[in-house]
Amino acid sequence: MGTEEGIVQISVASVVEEVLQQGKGLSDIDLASRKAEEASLRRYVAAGWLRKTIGVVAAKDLPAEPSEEDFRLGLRSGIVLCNVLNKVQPGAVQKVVEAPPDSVNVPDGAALSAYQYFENVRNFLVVVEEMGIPSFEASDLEKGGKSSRIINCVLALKSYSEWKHGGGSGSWKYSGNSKPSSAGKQFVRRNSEPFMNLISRTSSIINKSPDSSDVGHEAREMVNPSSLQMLVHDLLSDKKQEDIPFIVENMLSKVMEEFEHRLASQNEQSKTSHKETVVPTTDESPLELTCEETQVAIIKDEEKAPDEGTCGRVDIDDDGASTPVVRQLMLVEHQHKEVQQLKSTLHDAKVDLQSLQLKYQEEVSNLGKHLHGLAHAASSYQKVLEENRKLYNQVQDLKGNIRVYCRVRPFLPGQPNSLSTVDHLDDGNITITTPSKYGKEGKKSFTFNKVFGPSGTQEEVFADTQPLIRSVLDGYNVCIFAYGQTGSGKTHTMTGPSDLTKETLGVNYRALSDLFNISEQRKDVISYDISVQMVEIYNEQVRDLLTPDGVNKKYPSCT
Ligand SMILES: Nc1ncnc2c1ncn2[C@@H]1O[C@H](COP(=O)(O)OP(=O)(O)OP(=O)(O)O)[C@@H](O)[C@H]1O
Repeated sequence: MGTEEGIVQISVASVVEEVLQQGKGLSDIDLASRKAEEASLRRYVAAGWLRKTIGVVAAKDLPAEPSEEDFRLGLRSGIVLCNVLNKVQPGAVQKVVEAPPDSVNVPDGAALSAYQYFENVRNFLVVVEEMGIPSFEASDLEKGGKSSRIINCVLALKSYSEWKHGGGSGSWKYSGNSKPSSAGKQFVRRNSEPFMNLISRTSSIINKSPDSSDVGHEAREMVNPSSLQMLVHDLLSDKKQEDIPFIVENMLSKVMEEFEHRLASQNEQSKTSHKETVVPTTDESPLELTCEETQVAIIKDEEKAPDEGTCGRVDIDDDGASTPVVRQLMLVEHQHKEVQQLKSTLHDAKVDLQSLQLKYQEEVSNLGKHLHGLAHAASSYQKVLEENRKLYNQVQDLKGNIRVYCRVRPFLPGQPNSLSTVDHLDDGNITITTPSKYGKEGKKSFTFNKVFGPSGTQEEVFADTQPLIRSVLDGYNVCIFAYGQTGSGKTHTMTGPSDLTKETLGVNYRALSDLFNISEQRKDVISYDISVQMVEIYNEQVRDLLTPDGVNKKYPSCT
């Protein structure tokens, strides 16, 4: 490569020559591994097609990706081959000697089978030869190292089968690898002809170029076509026929690699020189100069260094039309613009994102403040609630831990009103008259926390006991019991009459309903377990009124 700036000095011929020179030292190991890889692939394709054609059960002896030995052993009996052939060409092999079932023990089976299997292989080979399909020797199946011919035959049969499935139009011609030939040298000459012709054509083009053209002149200086031919000849002449495609493929890929590499580095150089030439005059980015400016810059570079080597270079046309360099620079310029646009879009997106982030942070911060306020309020509320409870229970204490209420039952239907002993009653006092006694002796007054007259309702009675009952939920023990003679109205007050309505519900129902309501209201804060027990104390005996067996269960007497 020359060092002249702004000029592409890549000569295809020179690259080919260099690669050919390197190719002389093409590693035998590379070649061998490539060959082995290729052979394996062909073998897998062949095995895959055989298995697909007769089914994996019938081809059980042949793995999907067999080794060379597996492949040979799988086909050795000729059963797979004959069955496949009969699929492709029905009736081609009249009688296929099948393997005995695994369970059958054939006496002297090995020798007998070998003979019978040979029949299969022979029949197969006769038919494929008749069909014009590349064949192999029966002995190839007996010894290792010959599988390529077998594979070739199978792939040719595959090709024939596909041709037949496709309608069989025209005449079938197998284009795969042909049978190996010992005439390696001849093959080399034949197969290398197109390549040599290509080189010859290249050299003739170079020779016919205008004498003043840099390309022709300098390419001639750099590469002698006959030396290129010699190189190719030297490289290929001692190679085996089957190696030629790998070598040529290898060389071509290396030529491509080398060419791309040189093009890239040349491009880099062009960019550098371009920057150095144009930048100082404006504030613009050096890559943003126009196509005309680019051409001028390159021409200037040429003038600066007229004596430097220009072998094989591609230069600007006389009429200023786009040459590869200019096209590349325009491409670079275009890409640069796109990159700038992308950068600008990215920048905008970043700005948007940042503003969104700020907004989001602000909202989160506000939300945090609100939450803090709410938490503070909740905590204050809890404190106030706690304070309220304390005060509430203190009030209950002040009102008295033990409260006694008096309720006067009304006359029952049919009872005469004139027989009432209640002389007077007010909020907390009741005066009783004893008809048999006179004067002061005949009247007695009693004081209670509250006295309910005959017209007092169930609701009024409960209203006074409710605050005490609520204290239960704050951890206080509360006991309510009714006391009085038979028929005075204890059951009526605590439970209600037999025909219960919402208005006649007694203290028990109302108390439980109230406890459940409060428990539900406080469920987010506290969980209450509520259970009910109902006992009766009668004649010094405690009885469980909720016993499930229906019989009043006596509690054991306390000692
Ligand atoms: N305040 C009231 N208003 C209307 N009827 C009532 C009132 N109190 C009691 N009664 C009625 O009086 C009758 C006797 O009441 P209750 O059965 O409640 O008495 P008790 O004290 O429970 O009797 P015992 O001790 O024998 O069980 C019932 O028919 C009941 O409905």
